[in-house]
Amino acid sequence: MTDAIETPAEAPADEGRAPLRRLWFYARQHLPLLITGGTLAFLGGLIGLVQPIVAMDVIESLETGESLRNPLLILVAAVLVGGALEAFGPYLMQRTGQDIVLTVRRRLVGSLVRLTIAEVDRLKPGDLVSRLTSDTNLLRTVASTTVIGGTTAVFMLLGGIALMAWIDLVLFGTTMAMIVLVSIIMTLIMPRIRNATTASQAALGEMGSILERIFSAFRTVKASGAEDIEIGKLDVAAREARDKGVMVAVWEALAGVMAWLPVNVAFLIVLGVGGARVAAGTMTISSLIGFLLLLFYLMGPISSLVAALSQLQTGLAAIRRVETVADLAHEQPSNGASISANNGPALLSFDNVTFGYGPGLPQVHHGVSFEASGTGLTALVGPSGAGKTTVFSLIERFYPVTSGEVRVDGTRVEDWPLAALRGMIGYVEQDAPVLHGTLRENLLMAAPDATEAELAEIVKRARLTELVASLPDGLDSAIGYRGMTLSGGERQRVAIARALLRKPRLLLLDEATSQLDAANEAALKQTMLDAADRTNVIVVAHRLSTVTSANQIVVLDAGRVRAVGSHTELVATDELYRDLAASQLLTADSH
Ligand SMILES: Nc1ncnc2c1ncn2[C@@H]1O[C@H](COP(=O)(O)OP(=O)(O)OP(=O)(O)O)[C@@H](O)[C@H]1O
Repeated sequence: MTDAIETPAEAPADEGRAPLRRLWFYARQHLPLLITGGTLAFLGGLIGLVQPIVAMDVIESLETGESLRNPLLILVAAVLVGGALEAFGPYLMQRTGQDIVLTVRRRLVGSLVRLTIAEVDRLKPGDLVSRLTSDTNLLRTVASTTVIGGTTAVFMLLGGIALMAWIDLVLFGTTMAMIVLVSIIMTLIMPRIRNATTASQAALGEMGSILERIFSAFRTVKASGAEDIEIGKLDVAAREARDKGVMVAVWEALAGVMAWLPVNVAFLIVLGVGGARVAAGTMTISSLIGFLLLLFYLMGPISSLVAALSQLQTGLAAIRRVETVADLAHEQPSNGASISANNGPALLSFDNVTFGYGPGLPQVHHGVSFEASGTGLTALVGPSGAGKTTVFSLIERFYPVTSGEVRVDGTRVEDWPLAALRGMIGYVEQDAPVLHGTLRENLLMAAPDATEAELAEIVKRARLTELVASLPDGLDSAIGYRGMTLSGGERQRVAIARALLRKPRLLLLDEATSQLDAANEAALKQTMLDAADRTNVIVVAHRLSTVTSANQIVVLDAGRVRAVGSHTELVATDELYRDLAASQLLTADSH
């Protein structure tokens, strides 16, 4: 079982302490509620003890003929208060558990959405989702069982032990030996519960990853007839989750019996040794009976403590999976600089930029330099894999450059506050992702404050008027998972409209490589040229009609800029461009 973030096997054995601190960090924030809930549950139990005592009183009153009024009133009050406490205590604990889960989830959501693109490139989204849903859910009962159950049990245990020592030191020594034995066994069993839980949760995460993989390419899976293969993979992960879940149950059961057994052995030894001491006159019979009763009494807190420790292991396993997300690389929202931007077209420059996607991966840019300023269209062209889309990723600061500088308005992108930098850029990706939801939600995503009038204007400019009119609820129509109810060309125009609504000072457009019909093609081109009249538009061009309309063309080849010029100039001077124009660009422009 592989885990994108870490495998349980990779976790060092002594890693348990940091998760414990983190678990405590979350529980601590809700301590007053936890203590109140625990106290109420405890008082509820105490009132339960009052009832038989008062009931005995009632029976005695029946015999003596005394008035039943007072004991009956006490009994009724005890029932009411006891019932209220019994209900309210556990309710409060459950609520606190939910509050803790909410705190953890909020932190995790903030963490997930701010991960760097480089981290998400290597992670499995399905597994991340399971960390947010399934792992956090494991923490619901942990806090109340472990914190309240565990601490109450420790106090009861210490009290019982102190009383034992007071009654008889020899028997106390025997009992303590057994308690030490239980402790040693527990230190061996507990990490196994934790590891089995981690493995079980990792398997659940794997199921999430497989499902996410299937749904993200659902048509391909079906068209390839790969349903059975994928079901098989899901089945393996489901079995793994089940098997490891059963292992958790096995170790927990073992922990239970291993706590029970030594205490019972202690009972027999105490009976034997104590009996002999009573016979020898070194111990009174009442002390022996008291000691044996205490031993029985201790069974309760010991099994509570074992349950609390088992639950703690589950919580530690969950918190480790949750917290690894917090430990991943996150985007820094702002570098603190305050930059006053104007509203005109942004000035973009690349100066000797080198870049690779990561250690061990080949360099993609080997010193890219070019400039684009003012309104107009700059087309980036080059063979597949030349590094054109990567240019956009560096402008958006999705990845840091290795050396050289990417500047917007003369300021390095690293020095811009991230929100301000991205706020002035409209980015249309090649596959023009559209999210599940309504058309309106999709358009307003990047500009939630846009007015109805602005929305209507953009719909017109992006040539979406006909589409909106044809949808049953217009802009409020749902457009399916990843916009699957739209055509490729419509998705492109929705993505462009979304980017334009942001009133970008720099529009980055990664042209689709797929063929579009003539009407869509013309609509897209017109929208792009409209935008270029108002702002600085950079387009990764795959169509000849786009490059021939461009004010300047930058030819990228194997991570270097090999030529810059107009279509006519480049056809005359650059061999690669001539080839591209004659083959790839021309082919894509065959309409
Ligand atoms: N996220 C990534 N992680 C690692 N390598 C990547 C990543 N994205 C792209 N690459 C690699 O970087 C190189 C340049 O990719 P890029 O997408 O910039 O090329 P491109 O010129 O836009 O190609 P195309 O015209 O086919 O879209 C390619 O070799 C690609 O495999």
